[in-house]
Amino acid sequence: MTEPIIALDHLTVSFPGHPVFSDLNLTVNRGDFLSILGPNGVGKTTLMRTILHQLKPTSGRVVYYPSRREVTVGYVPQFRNIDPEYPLSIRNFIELNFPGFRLPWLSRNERLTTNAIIQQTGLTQIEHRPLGEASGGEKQKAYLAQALVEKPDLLILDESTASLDPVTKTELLDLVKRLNETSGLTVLFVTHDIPMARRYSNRYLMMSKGGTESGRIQDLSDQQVWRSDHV
Ligand SMILES: Nc1ncnc2c1ncn2[C@@H]1O[C@H](COP(=O)(O)OP(=O)(O)OP(=O)(O)O)[C@@H](O)[C@H]1O
Repeated sequence: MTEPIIALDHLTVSFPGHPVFSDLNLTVNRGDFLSILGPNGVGKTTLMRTILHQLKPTSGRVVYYPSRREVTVGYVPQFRNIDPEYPLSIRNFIELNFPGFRLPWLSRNERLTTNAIIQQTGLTQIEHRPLGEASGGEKQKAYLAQALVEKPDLLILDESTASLDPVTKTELLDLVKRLNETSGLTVLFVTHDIPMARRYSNRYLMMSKGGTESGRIQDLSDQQVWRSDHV
């Protein structure tokens, strides 16, 4: 049975003198793996920020079911440079997301959860390395691990795999897909990688200057992809 987790209801966002998207309507169901596609600057990150309630829409709204407080959202950003001197270890960085985090007083359960996530994300060998010294792909894994600590119902991957090599990208998306299939995690996957979108998601939202289109991923045509880049 399909059960909604969020709905975009006549959603419009404009910056002063600059409309980004308008009258966007979409319902995302629990367990969906939705790819958000479209050329640079079309408004994908703006949409994610609006969904996260970091940006107030110009009109319309984002509705959470049953309510915003009852949906835990994890966010994995695009690769960002981290100060090479950043002192926290990868393990401690992941643990930061426990509510009320206070080293060294994590509970036994919190430690076990961290152990499991470190293993799932393939970080066991380097968990004690300072995050600042980790490679780009290792940092992305650490961000994903940190987002998983809160056991999110909804996970937003905002071009989080863009800077990864094909093997690491596949490892991370395989893990997310496993969580999607086994625990019903809902995923919003912002990407320019059409083959990966086709491989992992069940639905798409294609944003373009000409408007937005959505549907089942198997119905996304090469012409639509081409058109979105050329409108
Ligand atoms: N705070 C802001 N103030 C004004 N304009 C902004 C702001 N944030 C984003 N924009 C503009 O809104 C548009 C959409 O930006 P956004 O980052 O959402 O695009 P995107 O689809 O995620 O792009 P990319 O694929 O390059 O990451 C761009 O033209 C951007 O310059």
